[in-house]
Amino acid sequence: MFSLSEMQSSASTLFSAYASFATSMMLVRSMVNEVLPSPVRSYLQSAFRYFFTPRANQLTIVIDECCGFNSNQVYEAAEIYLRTKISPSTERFKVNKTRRQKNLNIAIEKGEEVTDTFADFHLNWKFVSIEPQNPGHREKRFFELSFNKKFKEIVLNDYLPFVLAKSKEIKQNDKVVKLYTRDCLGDDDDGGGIWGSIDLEHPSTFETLAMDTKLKKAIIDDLDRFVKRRDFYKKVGKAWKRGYLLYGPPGTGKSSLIAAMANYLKFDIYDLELTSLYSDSELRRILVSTSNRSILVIEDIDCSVEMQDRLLGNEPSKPKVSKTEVSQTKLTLSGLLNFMDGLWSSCGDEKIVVFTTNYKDRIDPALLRPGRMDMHILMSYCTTQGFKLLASNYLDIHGHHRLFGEIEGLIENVKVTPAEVAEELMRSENPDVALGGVVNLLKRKQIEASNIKEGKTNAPEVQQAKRLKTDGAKKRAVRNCRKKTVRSMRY
Ligand SMILES: Nc1ncnc2c1ncn2[C@@H]1O[C@H](COP(=O)(O)OP(=O)(O)OP(=O)(O)O)[C@@H](O)[C@H]1O
Ligand SMILES: [Mg+2]
Repeated sequence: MFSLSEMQSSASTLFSAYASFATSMMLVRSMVNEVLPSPVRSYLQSAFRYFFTPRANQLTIVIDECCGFNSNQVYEAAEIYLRTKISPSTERFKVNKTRRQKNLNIAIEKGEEVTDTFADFHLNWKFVSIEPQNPGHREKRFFELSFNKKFKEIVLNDYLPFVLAKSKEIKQNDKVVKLYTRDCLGDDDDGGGIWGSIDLEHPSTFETLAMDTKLKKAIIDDLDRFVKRRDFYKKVGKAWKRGYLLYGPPGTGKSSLIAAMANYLKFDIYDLELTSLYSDSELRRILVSTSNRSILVIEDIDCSVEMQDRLLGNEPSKPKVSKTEVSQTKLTLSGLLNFMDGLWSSCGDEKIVVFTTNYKDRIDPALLRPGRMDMHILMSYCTTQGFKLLASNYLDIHGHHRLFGEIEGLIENVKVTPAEVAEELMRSENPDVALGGVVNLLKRKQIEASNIKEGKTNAPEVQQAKRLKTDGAKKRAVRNCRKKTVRSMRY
């Protein structure tokens, strides 16, 4: 044990030793300053600092919110990824949700830290936000990612790319599919002005679609292949887009298939009414304004692509217009074809185009040329398989029902659409009543078919069939009427 006086004397000895050390260091520094030229001096200083500064084994990466005027992708990815890392030890976090969002958004709060593990080592994320020094400036926000130095390469080459990929996946899962149309201007503004949008609330999925199982699988495989093949399209020098032609009678599920595709891929739908366009340049402007990872839909193409003939004055009451005039000022078939596989087709990535028609034979052969529509899909009448799927969806019948045998016997010989079957199945929650309705429908259809065969033109069923045949013309009339109403509302 030291006495108080001994401690005081040691302290004073230490102090005088430090003072003489500091004085001699000052002397040395002033000598060095006088003798050594400045570049040599600064080199020596930095070497001194390098060797004598104690090095921590932690490394910190700073991930700023912006790089110049652009947003920083890594920052955005981290923000999304870290939502999934909030643990019971986190003391504060933020929650928000806009009216249009389905799920709650969670984000870490200023100053909070989150730990993560990757390949058996720990990483620490910290969210930092610095209040602006001057009014009018934005707060500076960034993430600090700290980890042991020896993992630097793994973090840069594997961990951060993993965070980017994971955030893309999370974003994709949370995405609300939108339906863009030019008829209505939606109440949000992300459509770029030309398009109005609403959330696509069509519940159709591949599970609920009654169609040939093999065809369904072929479509799903085709979509999967398409989205995976960015590099392939680049390699073969093709625009990264895919075209589908859906054809078949009304009520067989063409529009439902489009919704199922959009819900499956989480691609937005752009519903384009060709007959509302006046020129090729308008078409180009509209097509350029569609976003990547989207489905452009042109329904009832047989009712739309008569435009060239129409404009050329083939209709009796219309004045004749020269071909050159048409191509300069009007929407033409060649304008559409140009979009399909001309230079305009390479605008944007991962775009799907879907045409639908009730009458494939009425479509201009130029549109069906190989390479324009990659897949021609026939949506046809309801089969036994399709009926069973509808029965399980609408009535929760997953096994057998006493009326199934009768329905199966009838359905394979009758042309009934899934929409008609669905309508009957909706009539009652009682399976006996609903399925009884389906039996009656099929019997009526059977009589109708035999009346048509026997040429009984006055039979009500034949009149009904005739009415259905004029469906295309009706659709066109309805569409034109709708357009006129929309236009008169706009101007
Ligand atoms: N294949 C199907 N599977 C399940 N439901 C279907 C199917 N086809 C039709 N439906 C039902 O019928 C309704 C109408 O179908 P949808 O609009 O998809 O037919 P469509 O082929 O596009 O007809 P249109 O040629 O008149 O445009 C759908 O909302 C759905 O309830
Ligand atoms: Mg349809």
